[in-house]
Amino acid sequence: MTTATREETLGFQTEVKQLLHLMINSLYSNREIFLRELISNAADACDKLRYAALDNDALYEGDSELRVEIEHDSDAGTVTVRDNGIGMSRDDVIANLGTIAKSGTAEFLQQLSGEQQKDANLIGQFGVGFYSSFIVADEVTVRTRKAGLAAGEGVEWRSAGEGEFTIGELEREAHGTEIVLHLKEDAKEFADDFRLQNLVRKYSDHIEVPVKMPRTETAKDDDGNEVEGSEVTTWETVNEATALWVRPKNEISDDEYKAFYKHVSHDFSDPLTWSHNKVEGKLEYTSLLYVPGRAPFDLYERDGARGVKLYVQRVFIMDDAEQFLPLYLRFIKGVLDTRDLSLNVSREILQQDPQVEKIKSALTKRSLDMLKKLSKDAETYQTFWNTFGSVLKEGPGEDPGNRENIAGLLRFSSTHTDSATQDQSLADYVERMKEGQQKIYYIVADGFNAAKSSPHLEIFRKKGIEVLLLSDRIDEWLMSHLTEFDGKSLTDVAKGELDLGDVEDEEEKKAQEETARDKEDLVKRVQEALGESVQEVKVTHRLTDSPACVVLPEHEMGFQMRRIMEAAGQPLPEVKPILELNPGHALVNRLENADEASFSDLAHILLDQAIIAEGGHLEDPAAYVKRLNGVLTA
Ligand SMILES: Nc1ncnc2c1ncn2[C@@H]1O[C@H](COP(=O)(O)OP(=O)(O)OP(=O)(O)O)[C@@H](O)[C@H]1O
Repeated sequence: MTTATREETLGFQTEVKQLLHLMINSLYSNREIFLRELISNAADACDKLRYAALDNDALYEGDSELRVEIEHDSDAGTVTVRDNGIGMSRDDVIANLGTIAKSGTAEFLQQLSGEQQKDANLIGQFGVGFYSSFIVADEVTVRTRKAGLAAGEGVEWRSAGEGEFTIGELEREAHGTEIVLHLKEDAKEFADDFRLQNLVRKYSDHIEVPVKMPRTETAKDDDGNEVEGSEVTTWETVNEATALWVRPKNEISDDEYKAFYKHVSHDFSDPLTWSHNKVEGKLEYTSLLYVPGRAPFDLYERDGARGVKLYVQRVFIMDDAEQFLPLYLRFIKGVLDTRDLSLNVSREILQQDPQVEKIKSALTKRSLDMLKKLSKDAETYQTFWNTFGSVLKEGPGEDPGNRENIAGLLRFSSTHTDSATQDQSLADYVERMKEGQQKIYYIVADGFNAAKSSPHLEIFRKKGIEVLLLSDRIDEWLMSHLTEFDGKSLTDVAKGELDLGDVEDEEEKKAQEETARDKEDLVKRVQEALGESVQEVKVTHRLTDSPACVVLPEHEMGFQMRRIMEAAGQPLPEVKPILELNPGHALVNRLENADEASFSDLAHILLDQAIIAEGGHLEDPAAYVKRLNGVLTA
């Protein structure tokens, strides 16, 4: 075998070193996945060559039968995975096998704790790819040459996975990549025909590229003895080698769907569900979409990988084609194979092609249908919701055309259960609405407990009217786009006039008006005492237990959104709250009878308390404490 020349030793990027160390420890019980990862990469490399050769079939260099080969040598304790795909140049090798280019990697690595099970899960989310070789090997050799480069531009890369790698030049006739794993003592079991074949079938049946293994036959003489020198080796295809999505649905088992998901997504765990569709007619495409069981580590990274694997007439075109699904469905993984695009389509062309918009809208509908179906299984849907719910909440804002469909998929906490688990649908709410109730009520606060204990809920609890309890960062934004469901408007109980519709009868309304007239003087005095701090003072009938609450005008940005914007450095014009007083409360009575000296202090205390109950921050907390202490010691 040719040996490498002009060798050079380089260090791994720090992140790679950390990942290798943690991965080797935590993935020990999953170690067979190394083969899946290497075959996956080899098959991708074949796909890439087929794509590149569309424009230039000289790249095949006379060898257009793309394949992956797996061999072992049990004496030497090695397993070799070889492909005749695109191969790598020296620069490619250094970039791909020495660094990790995913954004958010450093943050991700910080989350790893050294606890085996927990880390295995996290690393699974991250995807380990080529580096998983080091779970079973104490030395890995990669020989590769990029298709189209001269034979002298081959590269050999070697590493023991301990901080550095050696890279040298190699004369290599064949394009493509060969990876030789020198198995660790306790991983020698993998240098076995039967074991390897089983693993290939388990993980790589659905890959279109054939995965071949050698079979050697020796002629026998009349006495049954092997004839020396008569060995003939044939390469047998071990996997099914047809693209899974091309096969008829009823011939594909759940296990095959799951295995294919792992290939497409680089996830270790099973998907929650999938939807496989062949469409003919105006649009012609096959899609196989999956809902993962857990979130990828970069779900909230701006440039995190998302989108489907795109094929045009079975030819792989690109990974992560994000143009076919809206952002709020970025957790969906899968494959799209279409006849409606040309083979030389690029990311730029995708952005302008009108067919893409049509397919996107079809795939969006399919994804939403898939989620609707999933929602029939409450337990699995809850897993989905807990993992991706806050992403789906971006939907009504991003995709007004599907607003009602998305709204049907949303789940909330509510006073119906008073539990932090978001498991109540809007349809459930509507079904439980009281006679005469016309609106769907909700409250937004910084945290679940703040929402649940908000004074604004007092009247609702008293009358048995359900209120949705919202406390995710995105909730107020969501509600600003979701104004209606099933013909009923959604109303923030902490904004504008309280209108309980026909749940309140005429008598109650009259009594309220009377109280308001009775307290006109008090309201005026409080308004004067608080001056610029409030927009208005009113008598309220929202409250039963609390003395006061603050309310915002109906179209004003809510407190939660204001706090988020301000925290993000976005200055907002000041908005003054409306203070509402509970005329039946002892403190309000005390205020009414207070002398001039303590009236102002008490009024301020009521306002400040109402702000605190809302989860708000006081501008001058010390002044509040001083006033309160003054009243307590009086
Ligand atoms: N057999 C191969 N032929 C050509 N390029 C390869 C091969 N194996 C790996 N590579 C290159 O190395 C890169 C890194 O591989 P690695 O398996 O670490 O990550 P990945 O496959 O990109 O992503 P993931 O972490 O999701 O598996 C690949 O993206 C590819 O460019």
